[in-house]
Amino acid sequence: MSNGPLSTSLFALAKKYIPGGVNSPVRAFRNVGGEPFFVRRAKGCRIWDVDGKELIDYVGTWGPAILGHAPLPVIEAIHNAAKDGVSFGIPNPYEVEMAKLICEWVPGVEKVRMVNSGTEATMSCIRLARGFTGRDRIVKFDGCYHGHSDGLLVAAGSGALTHGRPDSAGVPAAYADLTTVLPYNDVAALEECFEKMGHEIAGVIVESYPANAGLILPQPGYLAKLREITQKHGAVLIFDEVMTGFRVAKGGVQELENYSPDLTAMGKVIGGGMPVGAFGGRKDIMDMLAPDGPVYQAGTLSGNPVAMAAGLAQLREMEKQQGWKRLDELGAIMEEAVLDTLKQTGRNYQWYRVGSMFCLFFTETPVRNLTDAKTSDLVSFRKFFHHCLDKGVYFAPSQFETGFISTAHAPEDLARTAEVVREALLAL
Ligand SMILES: Cc1ncc(COP(=O)(O)O)c(C=O)c1O
Ligand SMILES: N[C@H](C=O)CCC(=O)O
Repeated sequence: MSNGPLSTSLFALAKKYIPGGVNSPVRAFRNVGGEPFFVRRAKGCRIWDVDGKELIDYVGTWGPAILGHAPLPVIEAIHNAAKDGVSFGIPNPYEVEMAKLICEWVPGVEKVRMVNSGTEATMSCIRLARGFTGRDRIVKFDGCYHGHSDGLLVAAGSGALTHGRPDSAGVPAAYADLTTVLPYNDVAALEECFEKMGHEIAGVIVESYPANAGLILPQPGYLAKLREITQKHGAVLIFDEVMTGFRVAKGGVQELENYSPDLTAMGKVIGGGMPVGAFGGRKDIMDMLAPDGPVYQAGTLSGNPVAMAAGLAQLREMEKQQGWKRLDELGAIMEEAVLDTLKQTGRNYQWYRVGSMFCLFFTETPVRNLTDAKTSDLVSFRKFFHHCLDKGVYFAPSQFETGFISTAHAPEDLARTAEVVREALLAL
């Protein structure tokens, strides 16, 4: 799509003052070509760009907008909280309510601390795992993205993968060397790694359902194996539920799959669109944190009252609406339409979905890990993306991201989307 004049001039100005013109690389459209559009307004499942173009949105601010954009209960909660002050730097009642809710909803969390982003949440889990075990080595999986802290920007997914920089410059080799990368869904590789260096491993961090290289689901028994092997070797198992937490189920993947990790990183949905993150887990590990224990972690704006009020309103509204059931129904409607379209268009592309999260890989190879995901035909994806955008449907501007449905997507929106997807596939 060629953008309207306002987006075009804003991007020209942005590039002058902001590196690459964006505040997060995934927004730059580099992988699909063209330029990002600028958003004026978003409501429900729709966004409007500054030139007045209307789009059905499946990015949902990269996950947080589970009720759609600007849901009334969240907006009212933000107004009400802000009237009493936007930050105190002293404990406030909202953060206690949020902590209690998280501990009640997420099976593996007995105590929790709030932070301001998913990056801070995973970074703090790693420090805590190291402090608790007295070991240094971390294991992560190829294509999993855990934010942009140094030791986790190794073989990373999301924008790092999209832009061909899975290992970032600026990370000291001595530090990156403490991160061991394994292929996801490969039990033999996991066993070999623990056999060789189990005594050195502080923790294993995994996106509970990897969703930053497209959406990849665990093979039966894989999460059980992770739980068993970490327990056996005294390593801390960290589920990164920044994306899946409170989205695939009230209690995240750990509720769906019935495996509790030792620590959980959270974010996105719990902030109702405000900047937020959280990490929590076993009481004995969490009690290692300052001021009770020796592992330091802090934040000027952590537990911010406006962010807490927004997140609480969003979570309560989801519970009131039985939102997770609705999202699964909407996801099933979309799935049926896409599978039907693939059949009609003779494409054997790989479709994966869990509840409201989905990905269509432009490959005929089943996707179980990053190597499989990389067999995707990126040229066709790029054409598909732009066709959909032209016709008013916005998917993430990269094959290596996941789509999100919100409770504000009506069946008619999904039907219109299916029509556009069919046209786009036929036009390839
Ligand atoms: C699974 C996962 N972990 C961590 C992060 C980092 O979160 P944030 O962008 O809020 O720092 C993200 C998203 O960016 C994510 O998808
Ligand atoms: N895939 C990322 C998070 O889930 C995209 C968000 C970002 O990095 O801006």
